[in-house]
Amino acid sequence: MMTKTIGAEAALTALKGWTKGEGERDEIAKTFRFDDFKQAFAFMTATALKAEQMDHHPEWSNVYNRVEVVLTTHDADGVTTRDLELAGFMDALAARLG
Ligand SMILES: C[C@H](O)[C@H](O)[C@H]1CNC2=NC(N)=NC(=O)C2=N1
Repeated sequence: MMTKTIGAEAALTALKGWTKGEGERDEIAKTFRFDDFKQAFAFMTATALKAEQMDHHPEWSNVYNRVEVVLTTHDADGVTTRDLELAGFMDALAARLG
């Protein structure tokens, strides 16, 4: 699918629970909370496989049951449809795991 730069504001209108990232860049962010570390890591494992498939990777950190995620497209210096796709995947996966 052709990647289109849409910007964080537009992406946020199509997503639930995401916010503009706190960094200087055009980015979106979300903190996912799970029951325990195993669920959080299962979420990261499945997302990692999707990221590899898409060749589009999150910037993220994990503390126990929490996964903090920032999405932006480095090659486009901003939020693109690839970030929207990966965010949607993560939301659907978290809902299934939750
Ligand atoms: C060489 C490799 O295809 C590129 O660096 C890919 C890898 N993953 C990526 N992930 C993200 N978030 N943005 C990119 O621009 C990007 N580019």
